[in-house]
Amino acid sequence: MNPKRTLEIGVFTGYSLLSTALALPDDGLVNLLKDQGEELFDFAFVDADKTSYKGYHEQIVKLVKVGGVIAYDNTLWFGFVAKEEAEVPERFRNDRNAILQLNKFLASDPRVDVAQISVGDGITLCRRIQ
Ligand SMILES: C[S@@+](CC[C@H](N)C(=O)[O-])C[C@H]1O[C@@H](n2cnc3c(N)ncnc32)[C@H](O)[C@@H]1O
Repeated sequence: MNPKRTLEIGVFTGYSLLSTALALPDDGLVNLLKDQGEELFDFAFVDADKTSYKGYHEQIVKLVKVGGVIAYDNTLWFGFVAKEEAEVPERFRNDRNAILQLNKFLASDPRVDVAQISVGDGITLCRRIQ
């Protein structure tokens, strides 16, 4: 996909940001979320507050160009998305429920093709198709 313009939400140590930056050409850019006007991104990585992912999706899907990719981290949420809510420790429930809703929503979002990558804590790749 030869990305040049990328976006990250949830920077923290910058580890994932650096991984993205190292994959870019010399004239590539990694942006933090701010007013970007009409500019569109090739790639966005989201690793922030899980309860906001669905809200981020609504905004980011408009900021990523058709053919661009949005990656959501932690979409298996320690495997708790595959368990009944009662089996999930209380402190993980809010985020587990938010991720579960996000995953269901993305699976039926006609604007994106979705691939769930079962590495680490799960990464969902969404390629914008419209
Ligand atoms: C799991 S860490 C991200 C780790 C990062 N990808 C890395 O490689 O170091 C989550 C980050 O999301 C940030 N965060 C939490 N809520 C946020 C919000 N509402 N908006 C933006 N960032 C948020 C936290 O401050 C934290 O830096």
